[in-house]
Amino acid sequence: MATLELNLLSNLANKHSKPPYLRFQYGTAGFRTLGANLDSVLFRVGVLAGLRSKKQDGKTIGVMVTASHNPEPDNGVKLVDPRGEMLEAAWEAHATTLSNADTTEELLEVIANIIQVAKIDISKPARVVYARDTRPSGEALVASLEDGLRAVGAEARNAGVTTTPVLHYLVRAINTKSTTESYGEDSEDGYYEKMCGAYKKLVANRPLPPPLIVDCANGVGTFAADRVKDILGSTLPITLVNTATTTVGALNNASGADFVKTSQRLPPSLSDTLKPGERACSLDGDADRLIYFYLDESGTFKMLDGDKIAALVASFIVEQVKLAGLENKVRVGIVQTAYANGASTKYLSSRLPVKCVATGVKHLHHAAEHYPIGVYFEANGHGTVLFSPETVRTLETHQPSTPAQSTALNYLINLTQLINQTVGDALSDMLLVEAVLAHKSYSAVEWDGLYSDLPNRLVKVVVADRNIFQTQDAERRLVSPPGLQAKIDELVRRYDAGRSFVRPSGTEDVVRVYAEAMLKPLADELAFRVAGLVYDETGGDAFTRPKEFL
Ligand SMILES: CC(=O)N[C@H]1[C@@H](OP(=O)(O)O)O[C@H](CO)[C@@H](O)[C@@H]1O
Ligand SMILES: [Mg+2]
Repeated sequence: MATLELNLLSNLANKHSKPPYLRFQYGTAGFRTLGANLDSVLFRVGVLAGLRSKKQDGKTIGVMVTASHNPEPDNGVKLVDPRGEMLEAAWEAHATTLSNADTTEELLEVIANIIQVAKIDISKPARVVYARDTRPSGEALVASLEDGLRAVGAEARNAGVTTTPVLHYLVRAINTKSTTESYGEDSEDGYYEKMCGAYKKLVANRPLPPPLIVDCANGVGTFAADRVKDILGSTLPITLVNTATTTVGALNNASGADFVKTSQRLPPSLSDTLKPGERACSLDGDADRLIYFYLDESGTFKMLDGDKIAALVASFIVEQVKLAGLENKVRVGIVQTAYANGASTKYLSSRLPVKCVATGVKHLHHAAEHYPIGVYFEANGHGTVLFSPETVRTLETHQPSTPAQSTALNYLINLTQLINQTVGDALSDMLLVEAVLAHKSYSAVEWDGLYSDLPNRLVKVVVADRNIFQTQDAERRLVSPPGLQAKIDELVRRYDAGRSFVRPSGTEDVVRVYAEAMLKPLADELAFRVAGLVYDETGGDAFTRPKEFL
């Protein structure tokens, strides 16, 4: 460890000792737990980010401090790799080991081991950019992170309080600065100007849309949405709601994309103001998820989730690819998870190749990279569109033979500028949806009419050990506990359009049960029957059995 200052490292590590009774795990969403328990984790993530950067020859690594849609007292942290993508899987294991070293001595050993195993040349420079959301615990956690960065001698850039997708963008922009692959100016303003500039070009000469209501979940998305609103001015009239970023307890409370998707209802703050037919959308606590919704003529709540966004966007892109004369060169594909509504899968797969992968953005992202244009969305509103480097080259060099081809080609090029290709961004996705609605002259009602969702229900089951649940076929079937899948199949057969699957959550200590069926009460019934099966099969005790389980 020649160029690491071991004294500095251990002195700083002593300031951030690990609570002995806690175990941590770097999961789908990085580390995530009560903010009050994360001091040692943040320090160590600082060290790890520095090592990761050294491993990448001094390329800038990102660190985002957020717990997204979780309750306000929670916090979390995740690392971002040089191209703006999620941390490489092998390093997730290093992160977990590092976070669980009980003493400073053990921590130094683990660090030495990572350096050896990952073959890190520690004489290389380390560069890290970091940001946090609006959580009250964020400031202190960033200070712990900064100590970790100092301990490993990393050159650090504080991107302040901003959204997760901005941080991902910054990482890619910094690492491609002054290269032929430049991703844009490496500043928050640079990002919004790029995105809004592309939006303006896409909707030029289109009629002004009616105002859009944006629920900011009382989180950091408020600042991002405000910026977009300012830049776009009259091009897109926006009304922001749930913007109380400094009110204690307000973050994600009865607001935001997760609330809307999970409870399948309006944020209560909108119940007196939203008029039938008006379209509104909700961001989550770190503004990387987006759900649209509206009230139909009878005042019934209707949700336009990630699946509906994928359907809308993919059909527009396919149309433009054809109009540009590129249908034989540029294929469009879709990536979903098992949580995609069955009706969306049916609608999309009759038109395009559709791949189902395991839950978690990194799985979707990687699968989408295999298509020339890959559209991926989780049903909960997290997603984006990826244009392969070859597709980008094709768009740049293609010679259109008619004015119509040229127009479509320009739309596609502007889409590559509008869409965040490092990770899904609620704001970028929102402008994408708005651009497509403007082109198609669709209201929310017409968009919703692409297909009708099958009624569905998601239920959590608390079990003694969720690790006994093992799945296959992109998490759609259980292989363990043995025999349980056959019982689920037997139940599902009794329901018209029935589908149900069970998987362990990667972010919470629960097992999730999803079910859909032709009618809502039947989807609920199927979900609660399967939940009951899971509970009983795993030795759940009769006294604490939730009463809704059948
Ligand atoms: C059903 C569901 O919405 N699951 C979410 C949730 O994962 P679980 O592994 O189901 O806890 O959190 C992930 C990270 O934010 C997100 O990618 C995923 O879609
Ligand atoms: Mg989020």
